[in-house]
Amino acid sequence: MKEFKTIERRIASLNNHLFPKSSILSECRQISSSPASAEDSYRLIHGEVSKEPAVWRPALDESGQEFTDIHYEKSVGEGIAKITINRPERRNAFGPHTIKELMRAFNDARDDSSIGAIILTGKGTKAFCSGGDQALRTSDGYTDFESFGRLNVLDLQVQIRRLPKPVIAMVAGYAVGGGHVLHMVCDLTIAAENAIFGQTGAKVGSFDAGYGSSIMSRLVGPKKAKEMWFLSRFYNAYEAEKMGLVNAVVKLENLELETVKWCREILRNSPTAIRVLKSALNAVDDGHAGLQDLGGNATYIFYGTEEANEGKRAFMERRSPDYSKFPRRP
Ligand SMILES: CC(C)(COP(=O)(O)OP(=O)(O)OC[C@H]1O[C@@H](n2cnc3c(N)ncnc32)[C@H](O)[C@@H]1OP(=O)(O)O)[C@@H](O)C(=O)NCCC(=O)NCCSC(=O)CCC(=O)c1ccccc1C(=O)O
Repeated sequence: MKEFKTIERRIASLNNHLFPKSSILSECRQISSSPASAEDSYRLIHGEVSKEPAVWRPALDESGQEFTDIHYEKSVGEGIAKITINRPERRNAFGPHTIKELMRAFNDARDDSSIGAIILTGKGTKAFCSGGDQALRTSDGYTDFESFGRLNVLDLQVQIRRLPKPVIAMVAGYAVGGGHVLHMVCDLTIAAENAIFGQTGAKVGSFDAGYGSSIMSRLVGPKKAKEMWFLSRFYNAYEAEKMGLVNAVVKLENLELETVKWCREILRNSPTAIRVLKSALNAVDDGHAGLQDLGGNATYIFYGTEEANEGKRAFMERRSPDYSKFPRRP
Protein backbone atom coordinates (compact mmCIF):
# COMPACT_ATOMS: atom_id res chain seq x y z
CA MET A 1 0.00 0.00 0.00
CA LYS A 2 2.81 2.35 1.00
CA GLU A 3 4.74 1.49 -2.18
CA PHE A 4 1.64 2.11 -4.27
CA LYS A 5 1.24 5.55 -2.64
CA THR A 6 4.89 6.34 -3.37
CA ILE A 7 4.50 5.34 -7.03
CA GLU A 8 1.31 7.37 -7.24
CA ARG A 9 3.08 10.38 -5.77
CA ARG A 10 6.04 10.04 -8.14
CA ILE A 11 3.72 9.85 -11.16
CA ALA A 12 1.81 12.89 -9.92
CA SER A 13 5.07 14.75 -9.44
CA LEU A 14 6.32 13.76 -12.94
CA ASN A 15 2.99 14.73 -14.44
CA ASN A 16 3.19 18.08 -12.68
CA HIS A 17 6.68 18.60 -14.00
CA LEU A 18 5.76 17.79 -17.60
CA PHE A 19 2.40 19.55 -17.64
CA PRO A 20 2.55 22.39 -15.12
CA LYS A 21 -0.91 23.28 -13.93
CA SER A 22 -0.19 26.98 -14.11
CA SER A 23 -3.76 28.13 -13.75
CA ILE A 24 -4.43 25.84 -10.79
CA LEU A 25 -1.16 26.92 -9.22
CA SER A 26 -1.87 30.60 -9.60
CA GLU A 27 -5.31 30.03 -8.11
CA CYS A 28 -3.63 28.21 -5.28
CA ARG A 29 -1.30 31.19 -4.74
CA GLN A 30 -4.28 33.52 -4.50
CA ILE A 31 -5.77 31.53 -1.69
CA SER A 32 -2.75 30.19 0.10
CA SER A 33 0.08 32.59 -0.86
CA SER A 34 2.26 29.51 -0.91
CA PRO A 35 4.68 29.61 -3.81
CA ALA A 36 5.56 25.90 -3.74
CA SER A 37 3.92 23.02 -5.56
CA ALA A 38 0.63 21.97 -4.04
CA GLU A 39 1.66 18.34 -4.29
CA ASP A 40 4.92 18.07 -2.39
CA SER A 41 5.23 15.26 0.13
CA TYR A 42 4.75 17.56 3.15
CA ARG A 43 1.38 18.68 1.81
CA LEU A 44 0.39 15.15 0.92
CA ILE A 45 1.06 14.06 4.49
CA HIS A 46 -0.19 17.11 6.38
CA GLY A 47 -2.78 18.48 4.00
CA GLU A 48 -3.82 22.10 3.74
CA VAL A 49 -4.70 24.10 6.81
CA SER A 50 -8.36 24.83 7.31
CA LYS A 51 -9.83 27.64 5.24
CA GLU A 52 -12.77 28.04 7.61
CA PRO A 53 -13.15 31.41 9.36
CA ALA A 54 -11.88 31.50 12.92
CA VAL A 55 -14.45 31.65 15.68
CA TRP A 56 -13.57 34.41 18.13
CA ARG A 57 -14.44 34.73 21.78
CA PRO A 58 -13.85 37.94 23.72
CA ALA A 59 -10.88 37.92 26.08
CA LEU A 60 -10.93 40.19 29.09
CA ASP A 61 -8.23 42.09 30.90
CA GLU A 62 -6.45 40.69 33.95
CA SER A 63 -9.24 41.87 36.29
CA GLY A 64 -12.00 40.40 34.13
CA GLN A 65 -12.99 43.78 32.66
CA GLU A 66 -13.45 44.61 28.99
CA PHE A 67 -10.97 46.94 27.38
CA THR A 68 -12.25 50.27 26.06
CA ASP A 69 -9.83 51.39 23.32
CA ILE A 70 -9.18 47.91 21.98
CA HIS A 71 -10.96 44.60 21.38
CA TYR A 72 -9.09 41.55 22.56
CA GLU A 73 -10.18 38.13 21.30
CA LYS A 74 -8.94 34.56 21.15
CA SER A 75 -9.92 31.96 18.60
CA VAL A 76 -11.92 29.00 19.81
CA GLY A 77 -9.98 25.73 19.64
CA GLU A 78 -6.82 27.14 18.07
CA GLY A 79 -4.00 29.31 19.31
CA ILE A 80 -4.65 32.70 17.71
CA ALA A 81 -5.12 35.97 19.58
CA LYS A 82 -6.53 39.04 17.83
CA ILE A 83 -5.95 42.54 19.15
CA THR A 84 -7.97 45.29 17.45
CA ILE A 85 -7.49 49.03 17.94
CA ASN A 86 -11.03 50.23 18.45
CA ARG A 87 -11.08 53.96 17.65
CA PRO A 88 -12.45 53.90 14.09
CA GLU A 89 -13.89 57.42 14.43
CA ARG A 90 -10.27 58.62 14.67
CA ARG A 91 -8.94 56.21 12.05
CA ASN A 92 -7.69 54.10 14.97
CA ALA A 93 -5.26 56.76 16.18
CA PHE A 94 -3.81 55.84 19.56
CA GLY A 95 -3.43 57.72 22.82
CA PRO A 96 -1.48 56.65 25.93
CA HIS A 97 -4.50 54.74 27.24
CA THR A 98 -4.82 52.81 23.95
CA ILE A 99 -1.16 51.88 24.17
CA LYS A 100 -1.49 50.78 27.79
CA GLU A 101 -4.37 48.50 26.84
CA LEU A 102 -2.48 47.13 23.84
CA MET A 103 0.49 46.33 26.07
CA ARG A 104 -1.71 44.51 28.58
CA ALA A 105 -3.34 42.45 25.84
CA PHE A 106 0.03 41.59 24.27
CA ASN A 107 1.29 40.59 27.72
CA ASP A 108 -1.66 38.28 28.19
CA ALA A 109 -1.16 36.73 24.75
CA ARG A 110 2.52 36.21 25.53
CA ASP A 111 1.77 34.52 28.86
CA ASP A 112 -1.02 32.32 27.50
CA SER A 113 0.77 29.16 26.41
CA SER A 114 -2.18 28.15 24.22
CA ILE A 115 -1.51 31.17 22.00
CA GLY A 116 1.04 30.77 19.19
CA ALA A 117 0.29 33.68 16.85
CA ILE A 118 -1.06 37.17 17.45
CA ILE A 119 -2.90 39.37 14.97
CA LEU A 120 -2.78 43.15 15.36
CA THR A 121 -5.40 45.07 13.43
CA GLY A 122 -7.70 48.10 13.42
CA LYS A 123 -11.48 48.25 13.68
CA GLY A 124 -13.28 48.73 10.37
CA THR A 125 -11.93 48.85 6.87
CA LYS A 126 -10.80 52.49 6.70
CA ALA A 127 -7.69 52.28 8.85
CA PHE A 128 -5.30 49.92 10.53
CA CYS A 129 -3.95 52.84 12.55
CA SER A 130 -3.28 56.52 11.85
CA GLY A 131 -0.59 56.94 14.50
CA GLY A 132 -0.59 59.12 17.58
CA ASP A 133 -3.84 60.97 18.28
CA GLN A 134 -2.90 64.52 17.34
CA ALA A 135 -5.70 65.95 19.46
CA LEU A 136 -3.92 64.50 22.51
CA ARG A 137 -0.48 65.72 21.53
CA THR A 138 1.20 67.99 24.08
CA SER A 139 4.65 69.49 24.48
CA ASP A 140 5.84 66.35 26.27
CA GLY A 141 4.21 63.58 24.23
CA TYR A 142 0.58 62.47 24.25
CA THR A 143 -1.73 63.10 27.21
CA ASP A 144 -5.14 61.65 27.92
CA PHE A 145 -6.01 60.48 31.41
CA GLU A 146 -2.88 61.80 33.12
CA SER A 147 -1.52 65.31 33.63
CA PHE A 148 1.72 64.55 31.81
CA GLY A 149 2.59 63.34 28.34
CA ARG A 150 3.94 59.98 27.26
CA LEU A 151 5.51 58.41 24.17
CA ASN A 152 4.61 54.95 25.38
CA VAL A 153 4.15 53.61 21.85
CA LEU A 154 7.91 53.15 21.90
CA ASP A 155 7.52 50.61 24.73
CA LEU A 156 4.86 48.81 22.71
CA GLN A 157 7.19 48.61 19.70
CA VAL A 158 9.89 47.00 21.88
CA GLN A 159 7.32 44.62 23.37
CA ILE A 160 6.19 43.41 19.93
CA ARG A 161 9.76 43.08 18.74
CA ARG A 162 10.76 40.93 21.73
CA LEU A 163 7.58 38.94 22.08
CA PRO A 164 8.56 35.29 21.49
CA LYS A 165 5.57 34.60 19.26
CA PRO A 166 4.88 35.90 15.74
CA VAL A 167 2.85 39.09 15.55
CA ILE A 168 1.04 39.64 12.26
CA ALA A 169 -0.27 43.03 11.19
CA MET A 170 -3.58 42.70 9.35
CA VAL A 171 -3.93 45.95 7.46
CA ALA A 172 -7.02 47.39 5.81
CA GLY A 173 -7.07 51.09 4.95
CA TYR A 174 -4.51 53.55 6.27
CA ALA A 175 -1.39 52.46 8.12
CA VAL A 176 0.24 55.86 8.47
CA GLY A 177 2.46 57.77 10.88
CA GLY A 178 2.98 55.84 14.11
CA GLY A 179 0.50 53.29 12.70
CA HIS A 180 2.88 52.61 9.86
CA VAL A 181 5.69 52.07 12.35
CA LEU A 182 3.50 49.63 14.27
CA HIS A 183 2.92 47.44 11.21
CA MET A 184 6.65 47.54 10.44
CA VAL A 185 7.61 46.24 13.89
CA CYS A 186 5.21 43.34 13.48
CA ASP A 187 6.83 40.19 12.12
CA LEU A 188 4.58 39.87 9.08
CA THR A 189 2.07 42.13 7.35
CA ILE A 190 -0.92 40.98 5.32
CA ALA A 191 -2.50 43.89 3.48
CA ALA A 192 -5.91 44.30 1.92
CA GLU A 193 -6.02 45.81 -1.56
CA ASN A 194 -7.35 49.05 -0.05
CA ALA A 195 -4.37 49.43 2.31
CA ILE A 196 -2.38 52.67 2.16
CA PHE A 197 1.02 53.06 3.76
CA GLY A 198 3.12 56.08 4.61
CA GLN A 199 4.86 58.29 7.14
CA THR A 200 3.36 61.69 7.89
CA GLY A 201 5.83 62.87 10.53
CA ALA A 202 7.51 65.52 8.40
CA LYS A 203 4.07 66.98 7.62
CA VAL A 204 2.75 67.11 11.18
CA GLY A 205 6.01 67.87 12.98
CA SER A 206 6.96 64.45 14.31
CA PHE A 207 9.47 61.72 13.57
CA ASP A 208 10.44 58.27 14.73
CA ALA A 209 14.20 58.18 14.76
CA GLY A 210 14.19 54.74 16.38
CA TYR A 211 12.64 51.57 14.93
CA GLY A 212 10.53 53.71 12.60
CA SER A 213 13.71 54.70 10.77
CA SER A 214 16.03 51.75 11.27
CA ILE A 215 13.57 48.93 10.61
CA MET A 216 12.17 50.79 7.62
CA SER A 217 15.62 51.22 6.17
CA ARG A 218 16.21 47.48 6.57
CA LEU A 219 12.89 46.64 4.92
CA VAL A 220 12.94 48.97 1.94
CA GLY A 221 16.57 50.14 1.78
CA PRO A 222 17.95 53.53 2.81
CA LYS A 223 17.03 55.44 -0.38
CA LYS A 224 13.39 54.41 -0.32
CA ALA A 225 13.22 54.96 3.46
CA LYS A 226 14.47 58.51 3.00
CA GLU A 227 11.89 59.00 0.26
CA MET A 228 9.12 57.78 2.58
CA TRP A 229 10.17 60.04 5.44
CA PHE A 230 11.27 63.17 3.54
CA LEU A 231 8.37 63.35 1.07
CA SER A 232 5.61 61.92 3.30
CA ARG A 233 4.02 60.22 0.28
CA PHE A 234 1.43 57.49 0.56
CA TYR A 235 1.86 54.11 -1.18
CA ASN A 236 -0.80 51.63 -2.17
CA ALA A 237 -0.75 47.99 -1.14
CA TYR A 238 0.91 46.73 -4.32
CA GLU A 239 3.59 49.41 -4.17
CA ALA A 240 4.20 48.47 -0.54
CA GLU A 241 4.47 44.80 -1.48
CA LYS A 242 7.00 45.64 -4.20
CA MET A 243 9.01 47.66 -1.70
CA GLY A 244 9.16 44.74 0.76
CA LEU A 245 6.92 46.40 3.33
CA VAL A 246 4.25 43.72 3.25
CA ASN A 247 4.19 39.95 2.80
CA ALA A 248 1.00 39.61 0.79
CA VAL A 249 -1.84 41.63 -0.68
CA VAL A 250 -5.29 40.09 -0.71
CA LYS A 251 -8.83 41.15 -1.48
CA LEU A 252 -10.39 43.09 1.39
CA GLU A 253 -13.09 40.46 1.85
CA ASN A 254 -10.42 37.75 2.23
CA LEU A 255 -8.16 39.69 4.59
CA GLU A 256 -9.01 37.98 7.84
CA LEU A 257 -9.39 34.54 6.30
CA GLU A 258 -5.97 34.80 4.69
CA THR A 259 -4.33 36.18 7.85
CA VAL A 260 -5.84 33.39 9.92
CA LYS A 261 -4.54 30.91 7.37
CA TRP A 262 -1.01 32.26 7.76
CA CYS A 263 -1.44 31.91 11.54
CA ARG A 264 -2.60 28.32 11.13
CA GLU A 265 0.42 27.49 8.99
CA ILE A 266 2.65 28.95 11.70
CA LEU A 267 0.76 27.12 14.43
CA ARG A 268 1.47 23.70 13.00
CA ASN A 269 5.20 24.37 13.09
CA SER A 270 7.56 24.01 16.04
CA PRO A 271 6.95 26.81 18.57
CA THR A 272 10.54 26.67 19.79
CA ALA A 273 11.95 26.86 16.26
CA ILE A 274 9.75 29.90 15.58
CA ARG A 275 10.66 31.52 18.89
CA VAL A 276 14.40 31.17 18.26
CA LEU A 277 14.08 32.18 14.61
CA LYS A 278 12.23 35.40 15.47
CA SER A 279 14.92 36.23 17.98
CA ALA A 280 17.72 35.30 15.56
CA LEU A 281 16.27 37.29 12.67
CA ASN A 282 16.12 40.39 14.89
CA ALA A 283 19.39 39.83 16.79
CA VAL A 284 21.91 41.70 14.65
CA ASP A 285 19.70 44.74 14.23
CA ASP A 286 18.85 44.84 17.93
CA GLY A 287 22.48 44.87 19.08
CA HIS A 288 23.06 43.95 22.73
CA ALA A 289 19.34 43.63 23.37
CA GLY A 290 19.04 41.26 20.39
CA LEU A 291 21.94 39.18 21.58
CA GLN A 292 20.50 39.07 25.07
CA ASP A 293 17.19 37.80 23.71
CA LEU A 294 18.83 35.16 21.54
CA GLY A 295 21.16 34.20 24.41
CA GLY A 296 18.14 33.88 26.70
CA ASN A 297 16.65 31.39 24.28
CA ALA A 298 19.82 29.31 24.38
CA THR A 299 19.67 29.25 28.21
CA TYR A 300 15.96 28.43 28.11
CA ILE A 301 16.65 25.40 25.90
CA PHE A 302 19.79 24.40 27.85
CA TYR A 303 17.79 24.26 31.10
CA GLY A 304 15.87 21.36 29.61
CA THR A 305 19.00 19.21 29.23
CA GLU A 306 20.46 16.56 31.56
CA GLU A 307 23.76 18.41 31.53
CA ALA A 308 22.29 21.62 32.93
CA ASN A 309 20.22 19.65 35.39
CA GLU A 310 23.34 17.88 36.69
CA GLY A 311 24.74 21.30 37.69
CA LYS A 312 21.59 22.22 39.57
CA ARG A 313 21.25 18.82 41.24
CA ALA A 314 24.88 18.85 42.38
CA PHE A 315 24.39 22.26 43.96
CA MET A 316 21.22 21.16 45.73
CA GLU A 317 22.88 17.91 46.90
CA ARG A 318 26.03 19.77 48.04
CA ARG A 319 28.37 17.74 45.84
CA SER A 320 30.67 18.41 42.91
CA PRO A 321 28.90 18.18 39.55
CA ASP A 322 29.90 15.24 37.35
CA TYR A 323 29.96 16.48 33.77
CA SER A 324 32.15 13.57 32.58
CA LYS A 325 29.32 11.77 30.83
CA PHE A 326 28.41 14.75 28.65
CA PRO A 327 30.11 14.80 25.26
CA ARG A 328 32.32 17.66 24.18
CA ARG A 329 30.86 17.69 20.71
CA PRO A 330 32.95 18.74 17.73
C1 LIG B 1 -5.37 58.76 8.06
C2 LIG B 1 -5.88 59.82 7.13
C3 LIG B 1 -5.05 59.89 5.86
C4 LIG B 1 -7.34 59.44 6.79
O1 LIG B 1 -7.92 60.43 5.97
P1 LIG B 1 -9.51 60.44 5.77
O2 LIG B 1 -9.97 59.07 5.44
O3 LIG B 1 -9.81 61.53 4.81
O4 LIG B 1 -10.13 60.73 7.19
P2 LIG B 1 -10.11 62.08 8.04
O5 LIG B 1 -11.34 62.84 7.76
O6 LIG B 1 -8.83 62.79 7.90
O7 LIG B 1 -10.15 61.46 9.52
C5 LIG B 1 -11.36 61.02 10.08
C6 LIG B 1 -11.39 61.50 11.52
O8 LIG B 1 -10.29 60.92 12.21
C7 LIG B 1 -9.47 61.92 12.79
N1 LIG B 1 -8.09 61.47 12.75
C8 LIG B 1 -7.47 60.77 11.79
N2 LIG B 1 -6.19 60.56 12.11
C9 LIG B 1 -6.00 61.12 13.32
C10 LIG B 1 -4.88 61.22 14.18
N3 LIG B 1 -3.71 60.67 13.91
N4 LIG B 1 -5.06 61.89 15.33
C11 LIG B 1 -6.24 62.43 15.65
N5 LIG B 1 -7.34 62.36 14.88
C12 LIG B 1 -7.21 61.72 13.73
C13 LIG B 1 -9.70 63.14 11.90
O9 LIG B 1 -9.37 64.31 12.57
C14 LIG B 1 -11.18 63.02 11.62
O10 LIG B 1 -11.89 63.46 12.75
P3 LIG B 1 -13.22 64.35 12.60
O11 LIG B 1 -13.62 64.66 14.00
O12 LIG B 1 -14.19 63.47 11.86
O13 LIG B 1 -12.83 65.54 11.80
C15 LIG B 1 -5.89 61.22 7.79
O14 LIG B 1 -6.85 61.21 8.82
C16 LIG B 1 -4.57 61.59 8.35
O15 LIG B 1 -3.70 62.01 7.64
N6 LIG B 1 -4.42 61.45 9.68
C17 LIG B 1 -3.27 61.91 10.40
C18 LIG B 1 -2.11 60.99 10.25
C19 LIG B 1 -0.97 61.48 11.09
O16 LIG B 1 -0.36 62.48 10.77
N7 LIG B 1 -0.69 60.81 12.21
C20 LIG B 1 0.24 61.23 13.22
C21 LIG B 1 1.67 60.97 12.81
S1 LIG B 1 2.79 61.34 14.12
C22 LIG B 1 2.67 59.96 15.05
O17 LIG B 1 1.99 59.06 14.78
C23 LIG B 1 3.53 59.98 16.27
C24 LIG B 1 3.38 58.71 17.03
C25 LIG B 1 4.23 58.61 18.24
O18 LIG B 1 3.65 58.59 19.29
C26 LIG B 1 5.70 58.52 18.18
C27 LIG B 1 6.37 59.30 19.06
C28 LIG B 1 7.74 59.28 19.12
C29 LIG B 1 8.44 58.45 18.30
C30 LIG B 1 7.78 57.64 17.43
C31 LIG B 1 6.41 57.68 17.35
C32 LIG B 1 5.79 56.84 16.33
O19 LIG B 1 5.73 57.30 15.17
O20 LIG B 1 5.28 55.74 16.62
